[in-house]
Amino acid sequence: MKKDRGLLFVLSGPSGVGKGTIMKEIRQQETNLKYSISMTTRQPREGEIDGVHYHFTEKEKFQEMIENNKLLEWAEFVGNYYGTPIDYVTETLDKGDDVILEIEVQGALQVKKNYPEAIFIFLMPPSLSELRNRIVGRGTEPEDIINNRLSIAREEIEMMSLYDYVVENDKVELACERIKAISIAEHCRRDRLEDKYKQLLEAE
Ligand SMILES: Nc1ncnc2c1ncn2[C@@H]1O[C@H](COP(=O)(O)OP(=O)(O)OP(=O)(O)O)[C@@H](O)[C@H]1O
Ligand SMILES: Nc1nc2c(ncn2[C@@H]2O[C@H](COP(=O)(O)O)[C@@H](O)[C@H]2O)c(=O)[nH]1
Repeated sequence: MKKDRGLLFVLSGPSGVGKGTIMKEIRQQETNLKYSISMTTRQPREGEIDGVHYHFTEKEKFQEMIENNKLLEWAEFVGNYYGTPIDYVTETLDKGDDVILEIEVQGALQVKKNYPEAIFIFLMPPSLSELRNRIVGRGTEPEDIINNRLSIAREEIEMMSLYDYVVENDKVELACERIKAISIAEHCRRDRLEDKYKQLLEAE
């Protein structure tokens, strides 16, 4: 039997909340969520691998992708460009697999406009002071960039009500379980088995 089209999940949240950490954990587990690897013009951080964490690219190539409509969404964030290659997403959904995007809020709003059936999840830290501790503790950005990211974080948090779900990242394992539970619940909703059971009852 032909598989239904996969579901598209969008995970956003302020810089430093733990999106990457959660996605790393989920990618190591057996789930039906395929991770869409973004393109970015940002320089790789120590330990980041091209084609695993991001497709690192030059600005010219990124512009070309925009002009050729090869990005599902894109945004400029603190001086760098980030975008979702469209081909991987559509091919994977067409095969019947689910896709998860880990993107910031401007990009999520573009997806909401162009693909409203996507499921939007906003990841929240337990507090703003904990958010600061996490982004400072990561030690990957200088102070001015951290402050810039934290001021954008406040604006992003104000957009939380546009999302279908708000998930707290208090503990990594718990946040992963919540996201996986959302995926299961959304499949139950999409599959709506009432019709199948109605037919079974009528046949008895
Ligand atoms: N539940 C948690 N408890 C404590 N620390 C956490 C938790 N989740 C993530 N962290 C830590 O917070 C820091 C930021 O996490 P991470 O890089 O995953 O955030 P992010 O949301 O992907 O950030 P960005 O959007 O800037 O890429 C990391 O040092 C990570 O180890
Ligand atoms: N709109 C998009 N945002 C993206 C994409 N890939 C990642 N991101 C988000 O950018 C910020 C900064 O990321 P960082 O790796 O430099 O810390 C963060 O919120 C990411 O989620 C994308 O394809 N489109």
